[in-house]
Amino acid sequence: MQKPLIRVSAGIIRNEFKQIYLTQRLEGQDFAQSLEFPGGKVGEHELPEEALKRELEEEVGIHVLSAYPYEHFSFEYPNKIIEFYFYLVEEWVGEPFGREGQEGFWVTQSELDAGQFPPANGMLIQRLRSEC
Ligand SMILES: Nc1nc2c([nH]c(=O)n2[C@H]2C[C@H](O)[C@@H](COP(=O)(O)OP(=O)(O)OP(=O)(O)O)O2)c(=O)[nH]1
Ligand SMILES: [Mg+2]
Repeated sequence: MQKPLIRVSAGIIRNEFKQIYLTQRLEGQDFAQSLEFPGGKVGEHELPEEALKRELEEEVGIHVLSAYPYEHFSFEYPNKIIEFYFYLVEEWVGEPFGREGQEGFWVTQSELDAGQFPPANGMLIQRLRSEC
């Protein structure tokens, strides 16, 4: 059987202190306990940027004012292929929090640790660390 292809949009929410807001995936989700950039699946009739804005409202309660495409790549997991759209978000309204009960915290960009994220995030974390 062919692996399903899903599209995922996620936000690199960065404040003026070069800290990035991360959340921890919940028990029962795939990659439970991993850190993640908040985001989720792009709906069938949705643009990636629309999905980003919707997901950040739903998951961390912020209203995104502007978002810039940062990385776009596909990653093959054993059971699915994910096409990722990562956006840099530096302008928003509200204070992010784990709106679905998940933990959330600010981490300094240079201290991001790829080992705490799902495997797909490796290259992205490397790039973020190198750009500090
Ligand atoms: N949001 C997010 N997902 C990631 C990252 N890295 C990574 O491998 N993923 C994977 C985990 C999931 O398999 C998929 C994201 O889907 P999701 O479970 O967040 O989807 P969703 O928010 O729409 O949730 P649901 O309604 O389907 O439960 O992408 C990341 O940095 N952020
Ligand atoms: Mg999600």
